[in-house]
Amino acid sequence: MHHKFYKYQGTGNDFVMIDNRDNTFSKNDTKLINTLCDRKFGIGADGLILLENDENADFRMIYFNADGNESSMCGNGGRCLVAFAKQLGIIQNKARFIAIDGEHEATIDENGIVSLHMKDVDEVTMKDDYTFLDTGSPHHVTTVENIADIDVKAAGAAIRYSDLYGKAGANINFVEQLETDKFSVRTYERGVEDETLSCGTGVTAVAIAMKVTGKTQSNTVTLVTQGGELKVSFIQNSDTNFTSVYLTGPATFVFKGEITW
Ligand SMILES: N[C@@H](CCC[C@H](N)C(=O)O)C(=O)O
Repeated sequence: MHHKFYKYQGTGNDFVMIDNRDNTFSKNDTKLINTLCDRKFGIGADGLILLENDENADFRMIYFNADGNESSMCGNGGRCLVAFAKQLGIIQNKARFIAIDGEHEATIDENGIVSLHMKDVDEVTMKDDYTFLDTGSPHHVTTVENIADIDVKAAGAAIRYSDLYGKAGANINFVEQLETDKFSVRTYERGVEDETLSCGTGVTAVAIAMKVTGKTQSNTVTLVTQGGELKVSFIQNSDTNFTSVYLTGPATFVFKGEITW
């Protein structure tokens, strides 16, 4: 089999994109997806995303982590998929698509900045040493000092595999406040089982967690990741109810090629 692929990155969170509107990609082949994402034996990426047809929307997003397994929502991947849909000529400057967590709307400007409407949040668990919430994917948020010195892979894995999250696990975010409405974030992603340079659902969770815990008073928060800056804005309706949640930042085409398997 042959297939064209496109490589995209959103603040350093990188993805193999495949136009699967003809349904010819072997999406149940976990080993194939894992190998395509492998940085030594394949193209190299944090995840692989299929763009498929949907009867009631511009397209459908199917997301796989680098381990080859289909997973929950990917915010940076969703932003990159909007840029990919524009490159394919499916959309112009706005999109409506279906992902595993439901319908999403997005806009893309002439500089490739994508603003993605994320799912509403109505449950936030606050503990003494962490906050947990689901922004399309499950996120553990913990504040730290000297974030640059954290061994994110080791510390993240210890929490991800702890009894707290059981077999399903969670993504683990470490946060340090930089200004009243600006935070530095480093994320351990399940399914990649390592630190990624940025995580869209992760920074969304961090922004909301920082608002809920009173670290910021702002409804627009800047998140500095290892791969660049993202903005999250929202409307807070009650202590733990957030709507109109938007994740905004760059989504960039890197290269394209062809795979044979
Ligand atoms: N990088 C993503 C999150 C991808 C999903 C995550 N690894 C999981 O399985 O929960 C993002 O940008 O949101």
